Amino acid sequence: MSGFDLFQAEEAALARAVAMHARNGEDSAAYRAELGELIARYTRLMREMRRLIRHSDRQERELSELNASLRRLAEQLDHKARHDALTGELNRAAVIDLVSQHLQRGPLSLVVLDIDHFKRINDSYGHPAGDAVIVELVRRLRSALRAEVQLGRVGGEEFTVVLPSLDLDVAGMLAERMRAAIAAAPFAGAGAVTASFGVSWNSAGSDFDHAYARADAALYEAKRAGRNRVVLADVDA
Ligand SMILES: Nc1nc2c(ncn2[C@@H]2O[C@H](COP(=O)(O)OP(=O)(O)OP(=O)(O)O)[C@@H](O)[C@H]2O)c(=O)[nH]1
Repeated sequence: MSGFDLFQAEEAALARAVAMHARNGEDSAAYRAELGELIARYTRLMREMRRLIRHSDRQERELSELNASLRRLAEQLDHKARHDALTGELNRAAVIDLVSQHLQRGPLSLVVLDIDHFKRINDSYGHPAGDAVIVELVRRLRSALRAEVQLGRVGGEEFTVVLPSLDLDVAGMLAERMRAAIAAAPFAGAGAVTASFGVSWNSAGSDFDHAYARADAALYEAKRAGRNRVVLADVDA
């Protein structure tokens, strides 16, 4: 390091005071002058030290505020990456993760549902009205489910409900309750809306694709049989 000494002036004042103190018989005016210089130097030193400490406190505060907002931003990004912007529910990638994790631990029922003739709704009332139907449909699904049940939008007008450890018949009853909640009353701005449901029960160790394909095949059956109904997939061997 180069030789700049932050306390050069104070060192000099201190050295003079020490020398003055060592000399006998010095007059009091000279003592006072050296003492005055020492007081001035140390006053300045303390002022500088306080300023530096305040500055570093402020920097520390700013740094921790910056850290907190970075953390918040990371959480928001993570939330965005895992949720559907229109409904606020899980998106497809998040559903796949969730189902895969649950299936490693135990059995799971999976409900897949799809709005019936949604293209007609869009064609008749317009895309924004179609979007409003999706939002209202999710509200009705939620009204039929306990708050902690996880639900995702896996396609434009296709949703899944993830029911870990639930038996097929109970999952089927829940699907029926959701179906009824949708069909119960017309949707504002779009009239009657129905949805078809497929439900699969999957043993621990199976994977998302398998669980989804079986529920989707049951959903296809529900569509073929006339829509607005729930079909259960055969229990996996
Ligand atoms: N408004 C809106 N429409 C969407 C969105 N995503 C997909 N769609 C529309 O959903 C419609 C799906 O149509 P289809 O796959 O033919 O199915 P469907 O008309 O619902 O008929 P079925 O499923 O056989 O009962 C298409 O018209 C898509 O444009 C969305 O986010 N908003």
